[in-house]
Amino acid sequence: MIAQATTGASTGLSVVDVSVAYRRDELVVRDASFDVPRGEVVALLGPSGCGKSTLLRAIAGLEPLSTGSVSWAGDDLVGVPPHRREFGLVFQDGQLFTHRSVGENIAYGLRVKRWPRAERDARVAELLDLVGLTGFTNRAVTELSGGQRQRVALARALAPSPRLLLLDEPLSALDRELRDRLAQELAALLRATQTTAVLVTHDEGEAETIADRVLRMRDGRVAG
Ligand SMILES: Nc1ncnc2c1ncn2[C@@H]1O[C@H](COP(=O)(O)OP(=O)(O)OP(=O)(O)O)[C@@H](O)[C@H]1O
Repeated sequence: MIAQATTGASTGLSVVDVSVAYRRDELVVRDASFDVPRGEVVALLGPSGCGKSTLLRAIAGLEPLSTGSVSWAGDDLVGVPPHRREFGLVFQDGQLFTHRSVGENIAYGLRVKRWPRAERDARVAELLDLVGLTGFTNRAVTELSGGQRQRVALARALAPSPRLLLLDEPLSALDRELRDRLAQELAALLRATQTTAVLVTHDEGEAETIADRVLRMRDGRVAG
């Protein structure tokens, strides 16, 4: 299927006929096509093993495409390494640097971009306020609860203002009650920051709470 290319200022992510294989002739993602206009939050919802994470990783540039293309604002991202895509990533377990403080974790992407110290500190404080962890700058990551860790992971991903946020089951490791609460918070935060995002989840309620639009995935295929 050929997806219609969109044009204009709202054009964000465009995934066209993407297939991904870990082994030759074994496609885990098959001909996936969808667009995410700027400011929209889309959920990829499907059962375990259907290929959601693989598709997200391919969008991030972490897995090579067997066929198809991933583009932003009409620019094909083939050959653009993950760290140059200006995409933010949040995984299930946050993947924070445990030997660094909360503030250092959040400032990481800003340091890479050589932001001056004062601006970095201000941005870290702003992000901590945004995720409800005001005053946590100097706390050790190892002392945080699971929910707090995921908030820090989110703050770290959002700090450099990524043009696209990729969320892979960001709440799955948390207990039900916290999960429901954070889903509501995340939905509000993504709206407030007008973030364009793709959320991978197997939880229907979470997808409905967080996303503007839900795309279902089964056996490597994305349905409407
Ligand atoms: N690095 C890898 N090498 C080989 N096969 C892999 C690799 N990663 C995933 N797979 C396989 O690809 C298929 C899709 O996995 P993927 O993680 O994308 O699914 P998923 O829908 O995200 O599932 P889950 O929610 O359980 O993570 C599975 O059959 C899985 O075993």
